[in-house]
Amino acid sequence: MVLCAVRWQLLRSSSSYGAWARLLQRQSRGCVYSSVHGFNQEEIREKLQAFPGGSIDLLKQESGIAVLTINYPTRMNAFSGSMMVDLEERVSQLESWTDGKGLIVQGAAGTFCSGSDLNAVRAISNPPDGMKMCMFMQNALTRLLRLPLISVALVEGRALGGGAELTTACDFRLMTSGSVIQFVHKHMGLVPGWGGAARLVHIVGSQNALKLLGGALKVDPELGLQIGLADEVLEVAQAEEGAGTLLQQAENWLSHYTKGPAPVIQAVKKVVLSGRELPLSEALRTEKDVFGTLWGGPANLQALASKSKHR
Ligand SMILES: CCC(=O)SCCNC(=O)CCNC(=O)[C@H](O)C(C)(C)COP(=O)(O)OP(=O)(O)OC[C@H]1O[C@@H](n2cnc3c(N)ncnc32)[C@H](O)[C@@H]1OP(=O)(O)O
Repeated sequence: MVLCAVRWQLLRSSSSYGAWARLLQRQSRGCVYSSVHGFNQEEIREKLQAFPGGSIDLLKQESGIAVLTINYPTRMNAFSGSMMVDLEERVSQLESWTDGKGLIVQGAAGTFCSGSDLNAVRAISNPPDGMKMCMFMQNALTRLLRLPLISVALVEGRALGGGAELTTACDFRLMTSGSVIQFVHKHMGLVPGWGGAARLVHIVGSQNALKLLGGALKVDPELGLQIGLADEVLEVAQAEEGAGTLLQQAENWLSHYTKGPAPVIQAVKKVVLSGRELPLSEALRTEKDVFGTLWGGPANLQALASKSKHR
């Protein structure tokens, strides 16, 4: 965090703002808040740890696809305080996974996530603590979205409140038949605070985002496909008929986009991410830099030697 603050000071005092902005983007591991924003990572970690329960489990596979499981079935996979800290730690582990290419985020026991744990929410319902939790989760979910991995949320059962926000921190969403994504915040006297509103606008546009948040609409797979919140629907019945578990089906779906060497797949994510987040000139310079990491590299030379045709 101190490092983040130093970089921020340098950024502000530097005449070459763009270069520093890019450096910040690359080196700050995607954090949105640091000490200059009044954010004290250690203080909030300690506070969150006082609300234990459940876990966030990470399985890194040989295929280069990792599975992140939100695991608190007795509370419909609600996020306890310690699970928020867990999430941040798992994201750190994924940031340093050099062989990684893809990520599936799922809930345990047939449902995705019912948002923040209401028991913890009641205990920290004062505004200063709410702000700290909000900044902590925005940092963690922004870093999740900025991982150089192609990510997909596998939504079974319900994704409510913060759970709906979590789905938007993935590149894609696969909804299973019967599943629902619902931004229930309005019913809780809230708006999203984990970055879910900003990301939702990018995914479905401001008109649809306004409808989903203003109406706390239940998004079923059909509506999800229609507005672009869902990228594919997986049929639970097909899984039961032997087409592979839903997780296997999600891995098959994702593998269409993760086939190939890790550096190339990671570069694909990086150039799309910079196109999504940076002004055009910055995005173009980042694209050049990423391109430079692949040009003349092993995958590039192998493809040239094999004289591949793309019929
Ligand atoms: C960032 C902002 C937020 O995320 S605010 C939180 C938004 N989420 C919510 O308000 C979800 C409230 N929960 C519900 O609507 C229902 O429990 C849902 C998820 C629809 C499940 O209903 P149903 O299938 O009937 O099961 P149930 O209600 O008996 O729940 C089983 C046990 O799980 C618990 N649970 C569920 N959600 C949470 C939650 N968010 N925080 C804490 N606990 C939760 C229920 O209380 C219930 O526990 P218990 O068996 O009564 O001990």
